[in-house]
Amino acid sequence: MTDDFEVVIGLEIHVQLDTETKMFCSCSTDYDDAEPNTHTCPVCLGLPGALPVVNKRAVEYAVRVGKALDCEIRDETRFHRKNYFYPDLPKNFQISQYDAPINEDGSLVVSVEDEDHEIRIRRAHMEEDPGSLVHKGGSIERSNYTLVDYNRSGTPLLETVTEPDIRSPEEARAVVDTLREILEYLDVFDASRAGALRVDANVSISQDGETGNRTEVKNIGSTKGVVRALRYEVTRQKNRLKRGGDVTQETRHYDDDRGVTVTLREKEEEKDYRYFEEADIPVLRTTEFKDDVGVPELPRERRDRFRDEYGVSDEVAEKLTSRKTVADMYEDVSESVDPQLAATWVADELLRELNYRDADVDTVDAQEFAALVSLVSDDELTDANGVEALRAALDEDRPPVDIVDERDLRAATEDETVEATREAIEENPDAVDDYLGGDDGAINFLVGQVMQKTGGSADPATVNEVLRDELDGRKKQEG
Ligand SMILES: Nc1ncnc2c1ncn2[C@@H]1O[C@H](COP(=O)(O)OP(=O)(O)OP(=O)(O)O)[C@@H](O)[C@H]1O
Ligand SMILES: [Mg+2]
Ligand SMILES: [Mg+2]
Repeated sequence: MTDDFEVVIGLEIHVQLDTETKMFCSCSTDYDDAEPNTHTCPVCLGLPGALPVVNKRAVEYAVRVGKALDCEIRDETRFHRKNYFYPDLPKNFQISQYDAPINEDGSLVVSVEDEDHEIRIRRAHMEEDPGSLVHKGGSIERSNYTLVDYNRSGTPLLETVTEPDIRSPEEARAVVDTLREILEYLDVFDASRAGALRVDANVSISQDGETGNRTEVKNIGSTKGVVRALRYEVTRQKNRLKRGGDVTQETRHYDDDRGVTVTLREKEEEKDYRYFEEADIPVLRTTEFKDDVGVPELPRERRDRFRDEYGVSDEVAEKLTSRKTVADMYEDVSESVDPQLAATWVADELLRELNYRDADVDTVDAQEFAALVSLVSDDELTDANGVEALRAALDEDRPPVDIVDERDLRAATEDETVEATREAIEENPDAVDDYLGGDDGAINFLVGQVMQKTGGSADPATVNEVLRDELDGRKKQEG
């Protein structure tokens, strides 16, 4: 036995498609603040005799994703019943896709530590979300009883399945993040919605080229969870193998609180699901509309364009484009100010302040923010006062330029600066003497005085210059 382990990971990433109605009925998907079991009908409750009707918008969204992932989009796609018994599934089967999924054979390029890796996409198929189980008294392991809410039941899901091409937990995170960015650009997914993205992470260790058994960690709700669960699972499996043991093929549960995975059940096999064709839904032909489904500029393309068009660095371009809303904001701002300055203000100042407040870029009006950056660009506002105005604007939810006016933050004019400088000289004869006597450091004290007089609105470098001019003039007069 050697220590020559290779980590093999494949992901199944389920996302809710952001449609107004459910996958097979017209119940609203806007149930987040609703009472349990109020967004239901005979179809999504799975009552006998109820007939599903496919949501056209969901299919269009699925095609959009398929195109963005370079998949082949089937001309004819079919739905199947995937049978299993669980209380979140009132019909005892989930309508899913089996041997004729809408999207197949695609790819996704992710970058990990500045290196591009291509991950093959096996398929991205449509299905319906089950209801949600509410484990009373905490987690699935500890609660005494469970309630079920069918509001979620029937929400459109797209399951993207990668080939086992992923080699580390960090790369798995990059895959999930990259896919999420793309989905946001495609406008098919609401990332802010709790539980809208769930990952099943499959992992095995091959040793000396021999494939090991895989475990599947189900239902991980966040990218952070994906990394933690996989790191735990990789270590657990390696330790077993090192001790000469075996990894059991099984389904595991990720406990987010404890950061561990625990056995849930033996991995079901395909035959356990007794897949059979959903006879209530006819074969779906995509030929008539699939060519009309357009794909907008995607994060990678936009990043490359930002680099070429605006001359920003790779790193900044990445920061600006990872979220569509941020990229849009940047382009709005750089219409009126220098793109480099706009990049600094969006990628550094704005994102930092938003991050600090746990706020979303959506809450910022691009025109109002651009007006602030314009003032800085025209030297009418110092950087520091610009940041002060931005902070107050975010805290008080007001236009930043209003704050600038209210607090009188505008940069001092040349005349104001000269006047404040003369005052400072009059009021501080000792410092003046020190400077004239050769103590150059005394100038810093005087600069500080002028800054105080102008309420921080003068530019320190200009003040320094004006002070030297004035004082050197006196030196000559005296001398
Ligand atoms: N040896 C392996 N190690 C790690 N991952 C693997 C390995 N073999 C396959 N996988 C991954 O397992 C996943 C299989 O997903 P798929 O949905 O096809 O089947 P399933 O997990 O059996 O079914 P279900 O949808 O019920 O979970 C893919 O992401 C694939 O890349
Ligand atoms: Mg699957
Ligand atoms: Mg699976």
